[in-house]
Amino acid sequence: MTGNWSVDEQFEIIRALGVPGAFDAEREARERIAFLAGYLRQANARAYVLGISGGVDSLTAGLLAQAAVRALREDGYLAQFIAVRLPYGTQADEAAARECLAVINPDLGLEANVKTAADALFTEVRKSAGDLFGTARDDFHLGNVKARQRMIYQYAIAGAANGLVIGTDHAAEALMGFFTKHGDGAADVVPLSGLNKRRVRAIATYMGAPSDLVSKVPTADLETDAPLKPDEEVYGIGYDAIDDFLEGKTISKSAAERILAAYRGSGHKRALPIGPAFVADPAAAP
Ligand SMILES: Nc1ncnc2c1ncn2[C@@H]1O[C@H](COP(=O)(O)OP(=O)(O)OC[C@H]2O[C@@H]([n+]3cccc(C(=O)O)c3)[C@H](O)[C@@H]2O)[C@@H](O)[C@H]1O
Ligand SMILES: Nc1ncnc2c1ncn2[C@@H]1O[C@H](COP(=O)(O)OP(=O)(O)OP(=O)(O)O)[C@@H](O)[C@H]1O
Ligand SMILES: [Mg+2]
Repeated sequence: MTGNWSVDEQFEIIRALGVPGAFDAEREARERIAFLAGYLRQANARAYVLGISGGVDSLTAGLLAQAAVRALREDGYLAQFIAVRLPYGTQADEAAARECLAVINPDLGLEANVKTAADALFTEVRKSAGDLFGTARDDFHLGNVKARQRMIYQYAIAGAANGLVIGTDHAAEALMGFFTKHGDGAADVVPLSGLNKRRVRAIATYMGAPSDLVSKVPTADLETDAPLKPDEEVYGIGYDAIDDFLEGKTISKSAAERILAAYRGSGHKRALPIGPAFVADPAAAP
């Protein structure tokens, strides 16, 4: 026991997030491509839909999805990968997003700007609930609206194309609860689940992604007032510590405490909506 956490809790979290002990990029890529191909076919769906931001998570998921639909087509099953660009106004790292698209080379590329819808909704929210807003956190709340507008767009496309929405959540973000509930956290399949950040990067490298995109500084990029704010600045610790934690390594007490506080406070984001406990009444059985 160190401070208010134990190694047992660390390993319980590693198990809960499905992080395997051993890692081999080639095997992980192959199995995750096979998973995506198999799931699309058994769902009788015809497309995967994914937002491409310029970050390494969507780059990696996009490379896996494009490989999966290519394999399905070679097997005679009609399927496509639809990559979507969803900037809010002008995106500071637009060039990286373009580079990702060029690397993935998706079957279909779509683009829509979420600024009009996000701003319109947020203006109405503020107008109707003004007393609750007008704080320094307004920009933060608008950030979650942006993430949810991206979700709405992707589900509209999936509905029209008989497709499934890909989410890019992985173990490092799941651990920190670092996603918008029902925003980027909403998806049908999560092909990066169980991976920490350095393993996501290793798969991207294995899949042939250039090093500038693989090592790009991770950013949620949701705050208008702080474009490209690094995730690590928000966490107050680095992905290296988070990744080490998920690999069962010993990390500093202060980093472990930050991680555990984030994990313990975000359980609701990793679970289905909760209701009152249902207790079966044997007398009511037919
Ligand atoms: N105990 C509880 N049980 C059930 N539900 C609970 C709850 N506590 C809050 N909630 C609900 O959850 C809501 C808060 O969750 P949420 O709306 O997600 O909001 P929140 O967790 O406050 O903010 C999202 C965070 O994720 C980051 N993010 C978002 C999107 C993408 C990325 C990225 O890496 O790209 C990062 C973003 O920068 C921000 O720090 C509350 O408003 C409430 O509705
Ligand atoms: N501007 C955007 N255009 C399209 N999709 C986006 C955009 N911003 C975020 N997304 C979607 O939301 C997901 C979550 O963002 P997140 O920042 O966690 O991942 P990333 O940008 O792919 O990688 P990184 O975490 O390294 O920045 C992205 O993977 C992508 O699918
Ligand atoms: Mg990002």
